[in-house]
Amino acid sequence: MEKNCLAVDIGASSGRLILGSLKNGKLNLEEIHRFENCIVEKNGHFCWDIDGLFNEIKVGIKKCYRKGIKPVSIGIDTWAVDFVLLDDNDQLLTDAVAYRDPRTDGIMEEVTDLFLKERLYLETGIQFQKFNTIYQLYALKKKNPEVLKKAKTFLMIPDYLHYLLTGKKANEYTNATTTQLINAFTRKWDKEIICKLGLNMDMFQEIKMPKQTLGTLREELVEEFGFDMEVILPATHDTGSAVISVPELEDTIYLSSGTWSLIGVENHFPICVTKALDYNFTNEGGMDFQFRFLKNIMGLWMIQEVRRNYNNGYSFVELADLSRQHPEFVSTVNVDDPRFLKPDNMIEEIRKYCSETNQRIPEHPGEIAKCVFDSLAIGYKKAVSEIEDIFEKEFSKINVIGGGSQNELLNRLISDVTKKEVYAGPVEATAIGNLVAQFIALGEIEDINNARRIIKHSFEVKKYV
Ligand SMILES: Nc1ncnc2c1ncn2[C@@H]1O[C@H](COP(=O)(O)OP(=O)(O)OP(=O)(O)O)[C@@H](O)[C@H]1O
Ligand SMILES: C[C@H](O)[C@H](O)[C@@H](O)C(=O)CO
Ligand SMILES: [Mg+2]
Repeated sequence: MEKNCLAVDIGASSGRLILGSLKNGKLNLEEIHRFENCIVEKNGHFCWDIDGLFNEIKVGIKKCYRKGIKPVSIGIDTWAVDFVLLDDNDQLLTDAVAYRDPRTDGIMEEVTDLFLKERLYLETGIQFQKFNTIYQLYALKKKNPEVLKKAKTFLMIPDYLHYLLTGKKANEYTNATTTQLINAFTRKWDKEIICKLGLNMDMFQEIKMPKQTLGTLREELVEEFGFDMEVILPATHDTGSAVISVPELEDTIYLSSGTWSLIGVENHFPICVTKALDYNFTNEGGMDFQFRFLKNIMGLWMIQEVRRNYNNGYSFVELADLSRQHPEFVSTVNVDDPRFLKPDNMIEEIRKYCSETNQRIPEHPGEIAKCVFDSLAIGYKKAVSEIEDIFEKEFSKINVIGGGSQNELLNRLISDVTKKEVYAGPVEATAIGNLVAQFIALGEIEDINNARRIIKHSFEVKKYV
């Protein structure tokens, strides 16, 4: 009887529960449930609707049961850096505040006054993003010290959702590295940094690795669902799971394309040299002790916000088609300008930028879309040259994975501006990588190399030259 595993992949714009099964050497996917995700305003902050997300997970699990399918295991991955704190009765002390919340404005500068930037980078290897967990916690310590005093448990978003399923507490390694509080060499919580920041070391949980079993479902959930499952930890940082799905890593730069664009390479050790710091690359932890040497680029968040500004009147396909009607429009923006992290109105922010830089101001939706896609492609090209500078070698291929790999126009643009072969797919790379960790843990797949061969054999990857 073939085993079914259930991947829960929740990104910043959408979540999905995807059933995976192995048959005739192929990995078969069945989308069981998909739902929107977005930031909500709560108690004066931008937050995630964490209760709503857990409810969507339960809806998806119940859909399996109604289809007569009882997956043997489940694993959850989400975006990085965000967390909740529990008190000594295991009750929520905080909302699930989102990384785009302005509470960390100015905090990174305060922390890097405490620590030399170089030292923080040498020990953690993590890029300096103003929303890293380290800065969120320091902001909390400054503004709500009483909350931190009561905190007994620190759980990142997937850790908390796993806790709701099992009652078990742990911090999964790949996502924990995005806090900038894990030592890149010991792969443990960096006690010196944590204590120097005046944070409570005891609230951080045991670090567990992808493929480890956390436990089984709480009794009341077995009752509610009608069956039990093993909770097997994937790389709970979504990008950590996504890069597992890159079918061919040789000579390849991956581009995990979703709300963010994460562009980088897989590496066997952290690269913390000054040039990597200056380019602001990161060394996030990967499965099997690999490192994800990459950088964040603002990503399709920009076109998501443009679409929202047009009251969702255009699909992503329509926006790409409209941009083709304006080949003469060439204004571009620096996509990594912090002004685009959470503007009130993305369209107006792009128009203001073009005006301030004495460029033609986009009017038509197609001009706005073309400005976004051209600007992203330029950002990718810059990151590719930085990677090649650091590795002192040329890479011939870029593999775009994730939802953004469906954007044919952008795939072709990437190939045109970088002069690389572009491979697009798999689309559900994150869910696939999540399932791979579960299948390896269950002994259904031998190892990650074998998994990549199965992935290559199972999913279409389009080539753009
Ligand atoms: N049919 C399509 N054609 C072109 N682009 C698409 C299509 N479907 C999705 N996209 C792009 O993919 C993006 C969403 O990608 P994806 O589903 O991987 O993101 P996510 O998982 O919700 O978020 P995160 O990046 O946080 O994981 C959308 O913003 C959109 O730009
Ligand atoms: C906030 C993080 O940079 C973000 O989650 C990124 O790491 C990511 O994985 C987006 O899917
Ligand atoms: Mg995603």
